[in-house]
Amino acid sequence: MKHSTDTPPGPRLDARCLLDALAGLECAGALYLLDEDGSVSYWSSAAERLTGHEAGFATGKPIARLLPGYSRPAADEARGMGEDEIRVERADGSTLLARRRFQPLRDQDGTPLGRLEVLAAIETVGTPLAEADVEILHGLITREPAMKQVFRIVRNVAETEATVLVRGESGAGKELIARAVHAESHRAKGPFLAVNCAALSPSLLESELFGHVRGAFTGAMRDHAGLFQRADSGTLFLDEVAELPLELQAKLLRVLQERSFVPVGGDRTLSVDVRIVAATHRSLREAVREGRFREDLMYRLRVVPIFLPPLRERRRDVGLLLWHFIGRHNARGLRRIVRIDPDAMRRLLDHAWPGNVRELQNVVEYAFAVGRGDVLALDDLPPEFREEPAAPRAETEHVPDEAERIRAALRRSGGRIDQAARLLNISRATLWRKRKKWGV
Ligand SMILES: Nc1ncnc2c1ncn2[C@@H]1O[C@H](COP(=O)(O)OP(=O)(O)OP(=O)(O)O)[C@@H](O)[C@H]1O
Repeated sequence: MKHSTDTPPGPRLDARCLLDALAGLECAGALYLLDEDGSVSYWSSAAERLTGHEAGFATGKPIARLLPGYSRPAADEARGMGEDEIRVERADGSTLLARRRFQPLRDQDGTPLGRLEVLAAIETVGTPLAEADVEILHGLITREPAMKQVFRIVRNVAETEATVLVRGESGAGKELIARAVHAESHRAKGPFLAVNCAALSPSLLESELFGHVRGAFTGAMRDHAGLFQRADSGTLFLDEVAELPLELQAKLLRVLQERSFVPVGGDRTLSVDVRIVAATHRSLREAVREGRFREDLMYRLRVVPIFLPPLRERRRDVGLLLWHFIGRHNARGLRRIVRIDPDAMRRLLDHAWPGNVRELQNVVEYAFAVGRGDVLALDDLPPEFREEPAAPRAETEHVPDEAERIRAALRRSGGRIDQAARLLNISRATLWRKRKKWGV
């Protein structure tokens, strides 16, 4: 075949094509390219498999953020070709010990352009559970600095008698925090009792909290000791305190101020020694503004406010908690998961987790119920992880949409409409309407 002289036949290969071919030849390792500033500019499929991060996600990210634990080759070595060992964290939170070969890249004038690196696994050092940066506090587990700060506050405040208000989304661990405050305090040997202020009618809640005397109302056949009395010398956890009816708020304020109250229908004041830990998923300040909550009570309750970050803002905890719950199920022996498929892991990391840790716990339970084998695969995840387009990345402050919230509530309630509506704080009829609207 004859070529025209003014358009010489150059190779029809572009740089990516070449890189893919080169990466394919690097069968013993995972190849990637970094810019001068350490951001990923090329990520091979072997790098995807080794680290669990897909190319689309990895490209453009600083490698040190993508792979926690990553360090640059030592300065003098980095000028030439070299080899060392690094320990980095994979997408599922497990730690990888790898041999790294590196080669600086320069243009024809010798200006540095970046670095080519190839990783070969020496071993996966197990799940994140054994890592040194994991902290555990009475059943709560984390490796995120924001949560560690919460743990510190819990330990410190537990030594005092201060009233604690925990703010956080549903399933984020508010009750566990309350239990931790109790367990760390000198009251640990006393009772820990909990009540959900949104779950009972005002009159039932009043007699549940403060008790009643015989004959206080129809059906009050005998004296009934309320939670305050039964929690004497211990801790009382008031969940969803923002829902406390106004008429009971005055009574609660009195207990907080005077440590005493009168049971329903009674005429005797009872004194108690109870520490209150309250929780709310929404702002008490807003409830005050709306006239639904007493301002004086808000100040009494939030002496020490603790803000529990939602799971989507603690990405490193996703892998950790996954392995934590997988470990519990593995111990039961029906299925033993030892690896998480990278595709499944990406969906899990992309998820906005409107139901927080409780939702993640349910996802693991689902995987153990429907899947088999030692790899947690995409097919083992609930349908919404497989069918829906991936939600936007959590880093960009994602607010879960309504359909997602409804799905999570239905999952949590095992499909029970009444319970799901309660979780969402809407009526049954509204839930039906919204399900129709969103096709849930
Ligand atoms: N950091 C954590 N480590 C381990 N388990 C956790 C953690 N956070 C929450 N959990 C688990 O997640 C589930 C939900 O936690 P919890 O009941 O404390 O949440 P909550 O915020 O009180 O939820 P709600 O507002 O719906 O009552 C529990 O089974 C709890 O054991």
